[in-house]
Amino acid sequence: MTDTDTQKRNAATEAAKLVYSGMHVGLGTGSTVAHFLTALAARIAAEGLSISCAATSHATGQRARELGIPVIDLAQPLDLAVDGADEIEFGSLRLIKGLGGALLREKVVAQSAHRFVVIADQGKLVGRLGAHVKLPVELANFGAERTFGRLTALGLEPAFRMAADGTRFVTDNGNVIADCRLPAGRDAAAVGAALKTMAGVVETGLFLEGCAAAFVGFADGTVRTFEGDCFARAGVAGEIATLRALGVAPVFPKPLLAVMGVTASGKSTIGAMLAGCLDIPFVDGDDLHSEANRAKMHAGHPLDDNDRMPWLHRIASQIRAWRQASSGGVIVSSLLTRQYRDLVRGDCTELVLVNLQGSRAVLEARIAARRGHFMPSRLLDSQIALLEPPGSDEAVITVDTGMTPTAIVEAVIDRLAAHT
Ligand SMILES: O=C(CO)[C@H](O)[C@H](O)COP(=O)(O)O
Repeated sequence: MTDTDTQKRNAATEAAKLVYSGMHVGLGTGSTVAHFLTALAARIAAEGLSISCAATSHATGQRARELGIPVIDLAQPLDLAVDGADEIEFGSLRLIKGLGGALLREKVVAQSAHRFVVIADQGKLVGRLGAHVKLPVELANFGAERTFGRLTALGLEPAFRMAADGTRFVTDNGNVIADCRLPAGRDAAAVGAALKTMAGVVETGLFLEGCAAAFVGFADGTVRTFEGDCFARAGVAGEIATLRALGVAPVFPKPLLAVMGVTASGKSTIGAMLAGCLDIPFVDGDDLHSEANRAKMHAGHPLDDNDRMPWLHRIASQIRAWRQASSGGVIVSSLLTRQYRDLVRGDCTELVLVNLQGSRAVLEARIAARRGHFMPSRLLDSQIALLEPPGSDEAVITVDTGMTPTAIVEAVIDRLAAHT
């Protein structure tokens, strides 16, 4: 049996394996993250890992520098962010964070990361948020008593957090924290939305979307990985939440979409965002590749038809299953040739292609910025050579992949009406 601290260290050590040279990494706050920093520093020393990091608190920034981990300001998107959690809701990976007082910066960093993961001991797993801990809510100092009164009126029984010297705890942002009770039977999402309507509330410790995975250390010495939803895994949960709040409406009947294009055209990002906004299932075709195909691509060898046919068959089966269930769905696959598109489409004439078209310069720049992806950049040439753009007899929405993901998704949903 391992104690809580060992469980934290085991989880942190496992998560440190996610870091590759060249990555820009977000560093959370707390005792579990302290183990992550140690594991990361050990990898930097042993393997010469070259990374840059953004810290969620003064304490983490200082500790990281002491350990020789390069820390810079958060100015650009992060490849990965790793943080602790106070509660992890089993089955949803919704979180409560902020017992360490760093919730605002932690949320900004989490939403800046392509992949946000948490590390924790098994005691953090709960059946419902609020079961074990209070919900930290960061309040602007100005009018804090007034905002506190509004939290009380909501039935959240707030208490100002106090520092060891008996004064109010002050965050790195100069704000105060009210720890609130999240009553059983109250929907966490509704409470979170209500809190965000109060001007004095700076941020809440509810992290309701965006956790791609949780690495949890158990008393038997194992670390188990729990995967978050596919939108979080694609790194677009935050964008989907924003688009939904903007009122991008689901389309009926639910469409069958295949997002196609060469490598680095943004297929996975756009596919996941479309599925999230339209509230339909999402499958990244990459996930349907066999291990042998992945290894071949990783080694820089283009796939041939023998490799591709079983994979295209799986894609076609998935599309048919969605049609059978009338669920709609978004599949992501390069589908570069007419033959491949005909194979996966079969008699599914309602399948609409979303063709992401980009200039070579845009695609090359994206490939140069990519890390940890199994498709090396030299395959771009072979893919461009193979590409047969969709014909006028194919149901297709072609968009310029140089636009922002949000603009692309809005444009596709706008034009879907003509196809349904
Ligand atoms: O949210 C946090 C700080 O604001 C921490 O991630 C959370 O409190 C977990 O801490 P620990 O790893 O010490 O258990």
